Amino acid sequence: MTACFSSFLLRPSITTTELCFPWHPPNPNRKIYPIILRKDSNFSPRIFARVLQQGTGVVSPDEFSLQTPPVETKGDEKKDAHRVFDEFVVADSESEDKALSSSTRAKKKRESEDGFKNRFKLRNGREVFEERAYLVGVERKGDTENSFGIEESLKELTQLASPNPRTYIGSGKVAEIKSAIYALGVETVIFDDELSAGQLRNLEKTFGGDVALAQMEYQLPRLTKMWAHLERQAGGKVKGMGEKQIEVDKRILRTQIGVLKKELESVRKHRKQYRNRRTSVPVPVVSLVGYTNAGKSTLLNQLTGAGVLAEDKLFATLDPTTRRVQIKNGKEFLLTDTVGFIQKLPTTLVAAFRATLEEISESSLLVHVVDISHPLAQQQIDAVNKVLSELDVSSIPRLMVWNKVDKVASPETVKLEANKRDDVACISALNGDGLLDFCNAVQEKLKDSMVWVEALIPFEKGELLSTIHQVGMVERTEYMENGTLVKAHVPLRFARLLTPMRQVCIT
Ligand SMILES: Nc1nc2c(ncn2[C@@H]2O[C@H](COP(=O)(O)OP(=O)(O)OP(=O)(O)O)[C@@H](O)[C@H]2O)c(=O)[nH]1
Ligand SMILES: [Mg+2]
Repeated sequence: MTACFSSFLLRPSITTTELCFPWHPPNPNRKIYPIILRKDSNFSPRIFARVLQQGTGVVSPDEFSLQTPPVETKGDEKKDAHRVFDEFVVADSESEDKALSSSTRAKKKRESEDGFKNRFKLRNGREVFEERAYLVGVERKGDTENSFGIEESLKELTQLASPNPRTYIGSGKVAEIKSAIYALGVETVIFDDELSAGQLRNLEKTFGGDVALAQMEYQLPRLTKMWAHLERQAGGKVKGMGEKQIEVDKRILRTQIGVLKKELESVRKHRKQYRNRRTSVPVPVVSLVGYTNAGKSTLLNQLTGAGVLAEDKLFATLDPTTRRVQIKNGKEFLLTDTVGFIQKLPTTLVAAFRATLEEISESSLLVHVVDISHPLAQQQIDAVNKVLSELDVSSIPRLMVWNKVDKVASPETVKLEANKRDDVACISALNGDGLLDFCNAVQEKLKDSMVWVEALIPFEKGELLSTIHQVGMVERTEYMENGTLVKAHVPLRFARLLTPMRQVCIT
């Protein structure tokens, strides 16, 4: 259940189609109009795009005289537009089209219909339709805090949206978006950030009755989806029908939002139950936190499946994201996975995201997993720290883990650097490198969160003594007349359990 939520929230390895409920398959008979793009050695970075009645024409300025005012994009900043148009097949011109024999045309039609069918793919046992998505980076004016940059943000968004090969990347201008929608047969436009009311109005104004805009709070973080009913031509005759469709979209959306909110609530309740059950077991809880894709889940799986450490099946069934980790020296702790952090989290999802992190405030140690091979590792660390500073967790000790050391150019240098620092362990969750050192570091750190107790344990409570050995750090034991006197560091929760015996000892 939780895994399902986190995968919905932040790691959709599925196409946007699966996530969007009111889905409209594009009309397979719709003619995709050609882009005419002159590619020659003098090709300038300026391109002109204009929306023709039948579609979009993109021309180099010296080749065509335009009858309608062109939409102009200029200079280096618009190289992305180039990329979009370059990627598209430079199609045949209309005259060539006319020259085609009717049998060739029929063949082409069959091929296009086959192409449509081919876009239905089987993923994880579900049939999904591959949509053509166009990703747009939104840059906030004067946003100096966000050091990720548009390029990186779009790269990340590409991973999030899907491994969909029909993804095109562009940046910003409404005119370009419109051109791309027509030229590439785009069905979905995904923005990497929330849009302001002004931006939404602007889009609506430009697209008019052609596009149903819906800013969906249930959608993926950072994704705002826009439906393009491209089967209807600009200013087409079927406007009334389109409006009806928009109403239907909105109704379905509202229902889906309701369903998802209920599901979220149920996830929270379940997690609370797990938590209550866990607190009855006096084992320290270690939470893995970190940026999405840092390797948290891989680390959890590796630790419980590597043979070095054993997974407790009981706990695996209790809570799919928490495992009991036992180290060779007999010590153990509970390791819990959390949802990955991400930049540009939409305001509507911040509360839901925080709710999933509620339980980390009850852990004895936070392990911050970092993908050290990532070029923006520092920015990701900062993003995670920023969210952590907003949660009530400042008093919980932390350990940083530099993961994916197998992926860096010079693993030895990185390991040396990690050694120089306190509180940093260097590992490869994938191949198991450094895991034992990591567990020892966890043990050391856990000691910081433990309290010192001296307790006299009656002989008939022998199981308590073995638990102290398991979860705490025992310094000394002495056999007394009426029990065992033990001096140890133990987790706070466990110290509370020992309170009556501590009093005996003190008095
Ligand atoms: N080369 C390499 N790849 C790794 C390592 N650890 C994880 N990966 C890969 O990184 C990707 C992300 O790993 P996950 O464990 O899913 O990352 P996560 O932090 O749980 O991500 P979220 O659940 O989105 O927050 C996967 O493809 C892993 O195989 C590592 O040590 N080395
Ligand atoms: Mg994960």
